[in-house]
Amino acid sequence: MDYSKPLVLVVLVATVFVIRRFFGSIFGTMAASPETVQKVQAMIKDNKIFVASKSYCPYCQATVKLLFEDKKLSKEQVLLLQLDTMKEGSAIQDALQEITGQRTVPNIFIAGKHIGGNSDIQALESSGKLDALLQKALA
Ligand SMILES: N[C@@H](CCC(=O)N[C@@H](CS)C(=O)NCC(=O)O)C(=O)O
Repeated sequence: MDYSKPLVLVVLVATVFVIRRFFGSIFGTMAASPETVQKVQAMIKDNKIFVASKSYCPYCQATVKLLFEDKKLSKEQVLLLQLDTMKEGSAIQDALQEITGQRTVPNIFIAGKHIGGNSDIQALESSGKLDALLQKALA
Protein backbone atom coordinates (compact mmCIF):
# COMPACT_ATOMS: atom_id res chain seq x y z
CA MET A 1 0.00 0.00 0.00
CA ASP A 2 1.17 3.55 -0.80
CA TYR A 3 1.40 5.54 2.43
CA SER A 4 2.88 8.65 0.82
CA LYS A 5 -0.42 10.46 0.18
CA PRO A 6 -1.79 10.25 3.77
CA LEU A 7 1.69 11.19 5.04
CA VAL A 8 1.75 14.29 2.85
CA LEU A 9 -1.71 15.20 4.19
CA VAL A 10 -0.61 14.77 7.82
CA VAL A 11 2.51 16.87 7.24
CA LEU A 12 0.38 19.54 5.53
CA VAL A 13 -2.15 19.70 8.37
CA ALA A 14 0.66 19.80 10.98
CA THR A 15 2.39 22.61 9.07
CA VAL A 16 -0.80 24.67 8.91
CA PHE A 17 -1.32 24.11 12.65
CA VAL A 18 2.23 25.20 13.51
CA ILE A 19 2.02 28.28 11.26
CA ARG A 20 -1.33 29.28 12.80
CA ARG A 21 -0.11 28.73 16.37
CA PHE A 22 3.22 30.48 16.12
CA PHE A 23 2.77 32.95 13.28
CA GLY A 24 -0.94 33.67 13.76
CA SER A 25 -0.38 37.39 13.90
CA ILE A 26 0.56 37.27 10.19
CA PHE A 27 -3.04 36.33 9.49
CA GLY A 28 -4.43 38.72 12.10
CA THR A 29 -5.81 36.09 14.47
CA MET A 30 -4.33 33.56 16.83
CA ALA A 31 -5.75 31.20 19.42
CA ALA A 32 -5.65 32.97 22.77
CA SER A 33 -3.70 31.36 25.59
CA PRO A 34 -5.82 30.27 28.58
CA GLU A 35 -3.62 32.46 30.83
CA THR A 36 -4.37 35.60 28.81
CA VAL A 37 -8.09 34.76 28.65
CA GLN A 38 -8.07 34.44 32.46
CA LYS A 39 -6.15 37.70 32.84
CA VAL A 40 -8.59 39.59 30.56
CA GLN A 41 -11.61 38.07 32.35
CA ALA A 42 -10.16 39.30 35.66
CA MET A 43 -9.66 42.82 34.26
CA ILE A 44 -13.27 42.87 33.04
CA LYS A 45 -14.53 41.67 36.43
CA ASP A 46 -12.33 43.98 38.51
CA ASN A 47 -13.20 47.17 36.64
CA LYS A 48 -16.62 48.80 36.55
CA ILE A 49 -16.03 49.88 32.97
CA PHE A 50 -13.51 48.20 30.68
CA VAL A 51 -12.64 49.46 27.21
CA ALA A 52 -10.14 47.81 24.88
CA SER A 53 -9.15 50.46 22.37
CA LYS A 54 -6.51 51.44 19.81
CA SER A 55 -5.13 54.96 19.97
CA TYR A 56 -5.54 55.68 16.22
CA CYS A 57 -9.03 54.20 15.89
CA PRO A 58 -11.76 56.82 15.23
CA TYR A 59 -14.51 54.57 16.69
CA CYS A 60 -12.43 54.22 19.88
CA GLN A 61 -11.88 57.98 20.00
CA ALA A 62 -15.67 58.49 19.81
CA THR A 63 -16.19 56.05 22.71
CA VAL A 64 -13.41 57.68 24.75
CA LYS A 65 -14.99 61.11 24.13
CA LEU A 66 -18.41 59.84 25.17
CA LEU A 67 -17.15 58.29 28.41
CA PHE A 68 -14.48 60.76 29.53
CA GLU A 69 -15.75 64.07 28.11
CA ASP A 70 -19.54 63.78 27.81
CA LYS A 71 -20.10 61.50 30.82
CA LYS A 72 -17.14 62.98 32.71
CA LEU A 73 -15.90 59.62 33.93
CA SER A 74 -12.42 59.39 35.43
CA LYS A 75 -9.47 57.08 34.81
CA GLU A 76 -10.24 55.48 38.16
CA GLN A 77 -13.70 54.53 36.90
CA VAL A 78 -12.73 53.24 33.47
CA LEU A 79 -9.92 50.85 32.60
CA LEU A 80 -8.91 51.97 29.11
CA LEU A 81 -6.37 49.74 27.38
CA GLN A 82 -4.72 51.09 24.24
CA LEU A 83 -3.88 47.73 22.71
CA ASP A 84 -1.65 49.16 19.97
CA THR A 85 0.72 50.60 22.57
CA MET A 86 0.98 47.43 24.66
CA LYS A 87 3.40 44.54 24.19
CA GLU A 88 0.62 42.04 24.92
CA GLY A 89 -2.00 44.02 22.95
CA SER A 90 -2.47 41.38 20.23
CA ALA A 91 -2.75 38.61 22.81
CA ILE A 92 -5.43 40.63 24.65
CA GLN A 93 -7.29 41.18 21.37
CA ASP A 94 -7.16 37.42 20.69
CA ALA A 95 -8.52 36.76 24.19
CA LEU A 96 -11.31 39.32 23.73
CA GLN A 97 -12.28 37.65 20.49
CA GLU A 98 -12.46 34.32 22.29
CA ILE A 99 -14.50 35.76 25.17
CA THR A 100 -16.92 37.92 23.14
CA GLY A 101 -16.72 36.75 19.53
CA GLN A 102 -15.84 40.36 18.71
CA ARG A 103 -12.40 41.21 17.36
CA THR A 104 -12.88 44.89 16.60
CA VAL A 105 -12.10 47.74 18.94
CA PRO A 106 -13.47 49.42 20.90
CA ASN A 107 -14.60 46.41 22.89
CA ILE A 108 -16.64 47.67 25.82
CA PHE A 109 -17.87 46.14 29.08
CA ILE A 110 -19.99 47.84 31.74
CA ALA A 111 -20.24 46.08 35.11
CA GLY A 112 -18.89 42.91 33.52
CA LYS A 113 -21.57 42.91 30.82
CA HIS A 114 -20.40 42.92 27.23
CA ILE A 115 -21.79 46.01 25.51
CA GLY A 116 -20.11 45.65 22.09
CA GLY A 117 -18.41 48.38 20.08
CA ASN A 118 -18.78 52.11 19.58
CA SER A 119 -22.02 51.83 17.60
CA ASP A 120 -23.53 49.82 20.47
CA ILE A 121 -22.60 52.29 23.21
CA GLN A 122 -23.71 55.22 21.03
CA ALA A 123 -27.05 53.45 20.48
CA LEU A 124 -27.43 53.06 24.25
CA GLU A 125 -26.75 56.78 24.63
CA SER A 126 -29.26 57.70 21.88
CA SER A 127 -31.96 55.54 23.46
CA GLY A 128 -31.31 57.14 26.86
CA LYS A 129 -30.27 53.84 28.46
CA LEU A 130 -26.57 54.50 28.95
CA ASP A 131 -26.82 56.77 32.01
CA ALA A 132 -28.75 54.19 34.03
CA LEU A 133 -26.23 51.49 33.10
CA LEU A 134 -23.31 53.71 34.13
CA GLN A 135 -24.98 54.81 37.35
CA LYS A 136 -25.68 51.21 38.32
CA ALA A 137 -22.12 50.15 37.49
CA LEU A 138 -20.54 53.00 39.43
CA ALA A 139 -22.85 52.87 42.48
N1 LIG B 1 -18.78 48.97 14.15
C1 LIG B 1 -17.59 48.95 14.97
C2 LIG B 1 -16.39 49.37 14.11
C3 LIG B 1 -15.08 49.17 14.85
C4 LIG B 1 -13.89 49.02 13.92
O1 LIG B 1 -14.05 48.78 12.70
N2 LIG B 1 -12.69 49.13 14.48
C5 LIG B 1 -11.48 48.87 13.73
C6 LIG B 1 -10.39 49.86 14.16
S1 LIG B 1 -10.83 51.55 13.78
C7 LIG B 1 -10.93 47.50 14.07
O2 LIG B 1 -11.14 47.01 15.17
N3 LIG B 1 -10.19 46.89 13.13
C8 LIG B 1 -9.58 45.61 13.37
C9 LIG B 1 -8.35 45.70 14.21
O3 LIG B 1 -7.87 46.80 14.56
O4 LIG B 1 -7.83 44.63 14.54
C10 LIG B 1 -17.83 49.86 16.16
O5 LIG B 1 -18.75 50.67 16.13
O6 LIG B 1 -17.10 49.74 17.15
